[in-house]
Amino acid sequence: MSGNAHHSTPGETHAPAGNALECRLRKRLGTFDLDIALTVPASGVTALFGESGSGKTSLLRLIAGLDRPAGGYVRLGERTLSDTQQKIHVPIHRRQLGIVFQEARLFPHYRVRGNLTYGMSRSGRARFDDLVALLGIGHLLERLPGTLSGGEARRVAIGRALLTQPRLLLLDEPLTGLDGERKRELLHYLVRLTREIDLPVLYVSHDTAEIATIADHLALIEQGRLAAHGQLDELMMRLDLTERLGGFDAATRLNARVVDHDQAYSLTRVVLDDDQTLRIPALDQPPGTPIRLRVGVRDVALALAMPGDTSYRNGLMAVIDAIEPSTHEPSANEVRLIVGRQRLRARLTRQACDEMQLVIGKPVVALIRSVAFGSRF
Ligand SMILES: Nc1ncnc2c1ncn2[C@@H]1O[C@H](COP(=O)(O)OP(=O)(O)OP(=O)(O)O)[C@@H](O)[C@H]1O
Repeated sequence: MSGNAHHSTPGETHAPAGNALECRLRKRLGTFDLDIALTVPASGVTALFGESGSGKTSLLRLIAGLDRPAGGYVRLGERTLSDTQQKIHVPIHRRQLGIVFQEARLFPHYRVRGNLTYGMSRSGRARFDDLVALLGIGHLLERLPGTLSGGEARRVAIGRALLTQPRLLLLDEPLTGLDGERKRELLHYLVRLTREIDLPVLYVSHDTAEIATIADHLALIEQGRLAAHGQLDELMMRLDLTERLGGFDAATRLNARVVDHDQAYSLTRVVLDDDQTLRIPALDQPPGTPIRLRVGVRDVALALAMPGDTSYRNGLMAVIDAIEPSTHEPSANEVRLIVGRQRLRARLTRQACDEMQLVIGKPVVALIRSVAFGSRF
């Protein structure tokens, strides 16, 4: 999974599928040494994840063309944007990228409408109304940027970037600096948006919960290198990545579909691909809507049979797939479970594992409290 390097000889014709981005980039910044080969698939959200100072912004700047690499190339679909051997360096404004930095950088003297239409492509004009609705900024069109909240300004900046009809959207920590409620709100818009637009998105973040909500793929960066790369669901299952992907708050994801709503108790029933159902706090999506549920490893308990009287609303039939001592908590084991065609993780005390005689292949019931489903989009 790691590395994923595509070494090419100069002059080799190379055409990644659709608008997939392929890059291999080297750059020295002071004492920091960046050397990364990365593929961003042509669809879905790829999270660029790593701790502060790991090189995420530096990599983004090289892809955007804001900085020049010491060596390497950047290709978007069939187009070469940078290639040090061929001496190609397409300037940022000709790369067909939509870029949104942490600060929104709107034109202060233009109203929101003017900010959105600046640089708007012909095809962008046809999408204007839809995009404004999707981002929930219709009521802001006549306002000046100085009067917008941080979250509103970012939604406008994202709209502006998308109206230029880019081939790749780069978002650099779009939620940074927003308070809890604004963060949730913008994340909600971003999830909706990234499901609607047919465009690869490279999403820089150092927040695992945010990534679990929005990303399909993950590139894990450590000290200027690519430490792991692949489908996020797969990487979240890897016990060896627990420390890097959440540690104490590590989680896994379940894909489900809305079945119906119980108005009286404010609960929504969802179904997994193997027809098992879960009850979660009420959602406003209609029946049939696909959703992803983030389940914390500490929010899953195991039983050998479904207990009779329990406050747990959810019991999933599961089979144990792996058990390993937790590198995070000396008293705990990390347990991986198979649930239908999906997988789920639990963190249990070693003592409980021994007393229940948990071994690979043993059928168990995974108990999840309904209120544990905090993030569900
Ligand atoms: N122009 C520069 N000169 C010297 N060092 C630099 C320069 N730009 C970046 N660095 C160093 O390179 C490393 C990577 O920085 P970068 O901003 O890419 O990290 P990051 O992963 O985006 O971090 P954060 O999450 O804090 O934004 C850091 O150690 C930083 O100090």
